[in-house]
Amino acid sequence: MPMEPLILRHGGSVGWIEVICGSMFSGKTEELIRRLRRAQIARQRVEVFKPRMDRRYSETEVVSHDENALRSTPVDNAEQILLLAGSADVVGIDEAQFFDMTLVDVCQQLANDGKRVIVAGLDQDYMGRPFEPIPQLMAVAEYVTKLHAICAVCGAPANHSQRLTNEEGRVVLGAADRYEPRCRRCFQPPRPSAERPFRAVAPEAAPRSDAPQALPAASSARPCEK
Ligand SMILES: Nc1ncnc2c1ncn2[C@@H]1O[C@H](COP(=O)(O)OP(=O)(O)O)[C@@H](O)[C@H]1O
Ligand SMILES: Cc1cn([C@H]2C[C@H](O)[C@@H](COP(=O)(O)O)O2)c(=O)[nH]c1=O
Ligand SMILES: [Zn+2]
Repeated sequence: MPMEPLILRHGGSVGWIEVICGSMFSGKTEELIRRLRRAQIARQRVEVFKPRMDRRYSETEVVSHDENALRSTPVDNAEQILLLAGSADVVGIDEAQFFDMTLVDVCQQLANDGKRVIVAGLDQDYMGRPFEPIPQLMAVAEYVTKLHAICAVCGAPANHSQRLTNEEGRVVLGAADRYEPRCRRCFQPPRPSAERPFRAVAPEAAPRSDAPQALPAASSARPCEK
């Protein structure tokens, strides 16, 4: 079971930031829901937010891949969280990678205001690049929990999200239809389009070479599309 900060009760004046990160299917949403439910049991006022664009499973709930769900408020941008957090003791934010860097200041303001802020999101994109604003939030957070899924190819702890389609934008919503978790050895970062074709690998057909996968050439890396 992942470590949870020992201080569970909101002290009235001192707030803090907790980040829950990892690859897709690593259990970020489950862990977020678990912490928020415990805060509700402790009769703390809990508000949960997610980006409105994430409509995969529900518009008004955060939902895990295992169909665990908690009511949430969809917002269009990070500033709205500040406006809507009101007198909450605990603020939960899911799919934080879909907010821009403003989220860092918003979380800082909420924590400075005495709130416990729990943020869940992807720390890397489908290319294996740090996925802002999670790395910046990790730097300013009091507590960081990094979770791992099970590699869909070999069963090792998975740190990466392998995109199984040829879509190239940084933001492409999806679940098992488009992504699977992979470990460092099985992850194949897609090459820039000029060097394609990229092979979307079905789990049973994935190569099992012992050689590390080649990284894309630095000179051909695309700028951040977000
Ligand atoms: N390869 C996998 N590794 C781990 N969990 C998986 C995998 N495939 C499906 N799951 C399911 O996904 C659940 C985690 O879902 P979720 O909390 O939504 O993850 P995340 O928010 O990190 O994407 C697990 O409890 C498990 O039931
Ligand atoms: C790697 C990666 C993922 N996404 C999308 C796919 C899903 O809609 C979410 C992640 O959801 P989860 O709760 O962590 O499973 O993000 C993306 O848009 N771009 C990416 O590079
Ligand atoms: Zn693997």
